[in-house]
Amino acid sequence: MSILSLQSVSLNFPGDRRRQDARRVLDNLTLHIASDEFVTVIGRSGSGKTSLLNLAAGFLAPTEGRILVDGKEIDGPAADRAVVFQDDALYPWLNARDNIAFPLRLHGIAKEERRRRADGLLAKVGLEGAGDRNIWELSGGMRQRVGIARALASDPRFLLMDEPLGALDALTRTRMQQFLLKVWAESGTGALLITHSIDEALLLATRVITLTPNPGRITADIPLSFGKRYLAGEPLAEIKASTEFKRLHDELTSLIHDENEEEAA
Ligand SMILES: Nc1ncnc2c1ncn2[C@@H]1O[C@H](COP(=O)(O)OP(=O)(O)OP(=O)(O)O)[C@@H](O)[C@H]1O
Repeated sequence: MSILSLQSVSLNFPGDRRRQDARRVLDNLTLHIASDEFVTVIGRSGSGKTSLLNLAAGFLAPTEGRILVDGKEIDGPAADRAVVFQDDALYPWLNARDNIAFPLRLHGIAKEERRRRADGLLAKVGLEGAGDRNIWELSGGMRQRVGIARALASDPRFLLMDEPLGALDALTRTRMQQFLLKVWAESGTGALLITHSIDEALLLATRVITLTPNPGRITADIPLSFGKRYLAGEPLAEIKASTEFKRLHDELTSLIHDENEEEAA
């Protein structure tokens, strides 16, 4: 079991150079994510969700506070934290298999072994047989699967995902949610997922976190079990119609759409 920890983390972005002020985007965030958790983050646009993910990935350094993996402070991006973006960011000049094998190449793994592992990952994401296909021949959902397989190739402890399903149509998105849950359950990799969809945040997570802006602060941290029920085969419609789901949906809606805040923003 691994733990990704943000301890009293704040982030400022430089403001107007003439006024020499700085803008506080995240304020005093403390968050611990274990590698058996699926944590979703929701919040209004500008509440700092992507900044939070960029900090966890090591793309940004905190202004204050510390970020640790298993007690060791991170000093930038590393293979233990893989990132998946909304834009799949695949290499169009490589086929599906070679996209997945790319990080393995960086790790100095021999060609045959790379191919074997990439084919295993293709099977894991339900794309066996698609290894030779060009990226532009794949649908949006398939491309995101290749992106997730590529992220899993370096055997990360945490999968950090910024709206990975945001560009997909509703039906594909629902299928991909189920797929993501399965991959997470089978891989033993901790997940941190940013989403604008309250339904998605509730369905996938073992914990949902809400961020409110100006500056971004954690306002709720709620344990959930809808994903487990979904994985166990309970129909989606039944889960969404349950009193508990509706109650939490309303609670999260009011948390992230605070009228007073809307005026202040
Ligand atoms: N590089 C940067 N320099 C200055 N300000 C930035 C920078 N990146 C983000 N910001 C500001 O920080 C705040 C938080 O941005 P962030 O992208 O983290 O929010 P978000 O919740 O992910 O938003 P969205 O839901 O729209 O993607 C915003 O006000 C944004 O304008």
